[in-house]
Amino acid sequence: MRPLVGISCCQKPFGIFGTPNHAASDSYIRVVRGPVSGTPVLLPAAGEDLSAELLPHLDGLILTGSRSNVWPGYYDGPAHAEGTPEDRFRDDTTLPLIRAAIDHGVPLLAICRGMQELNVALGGSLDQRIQDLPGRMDHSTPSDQPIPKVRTGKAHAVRIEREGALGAVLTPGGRAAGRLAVNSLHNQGVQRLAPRLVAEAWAPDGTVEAVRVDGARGFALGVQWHPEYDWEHDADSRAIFEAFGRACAAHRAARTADPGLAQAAE
Ligand SMILES: N[C@@H](CCC(=O)NCCCC(=O)O)C(=O)O
Repeated sequence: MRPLVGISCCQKPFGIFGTPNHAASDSYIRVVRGPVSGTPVLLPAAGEDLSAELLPHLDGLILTGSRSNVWPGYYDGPAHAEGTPEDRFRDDTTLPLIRAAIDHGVPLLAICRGMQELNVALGGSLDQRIQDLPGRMDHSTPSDQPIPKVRTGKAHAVRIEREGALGAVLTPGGRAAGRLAVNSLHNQGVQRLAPRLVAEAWAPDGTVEAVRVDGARGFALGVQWHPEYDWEHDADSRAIFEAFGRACAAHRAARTADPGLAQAAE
């Protein structure tokens, strides 16, 4: 049996009546079926803490990217500018889920918004428009490029801490180089790093681009870029998901060998 990998959904209005739906990009389904070698399980943006009900049955957790942004009230930040998309239902579900997954050693891979959620869940804060800050780059989705190029194209390099948890899962070439070329589709970023997080990659303007959870029992990484868009062509993107998949498989083996482990997560 493949490991069950939870994928966070966003709550989005669909259809002519704009009724709420729960959605995640097909990119996450495909990467879980591919290099992660798992079974994807969509986790609804239910607006409540479902961790006790979900975690005993999950072997990994992917916090997905999204155009929406973490509610500033969760990090005592200023209200968003008018029109900035938010998704409180998602925040109210993912923030406690992240903390519980870390506490119970469920492997966790946080991507873009997901890394921002990880930082806020553990007590950090966010800058809301990096491009408006002095000396900082514009990390947002370029409007002058076709979407496929934006997602699989490379926007800038990131410097990697070779001896860190991310460096350990990259290809030998990626680790030796100590740098990766990545895509970039975000306005927000780490302002105050959460106490338990350790930065492991940086953009040329100092923006934190990857973090690990210090002292985590299992795989617990966040990346600000989107490796799920180019893993079929990019060996280092694929290596991240393969390492996450190995961690999920190990968690499943332990969970199924010791049912008590599952109960402990309740
Ligand atoms: N909204 C946040 C997080 C950005 C993010 O997750 N981008 C993914 C966009 C998904 C897509 O358009 O394909 C921010 O702006 O920092």
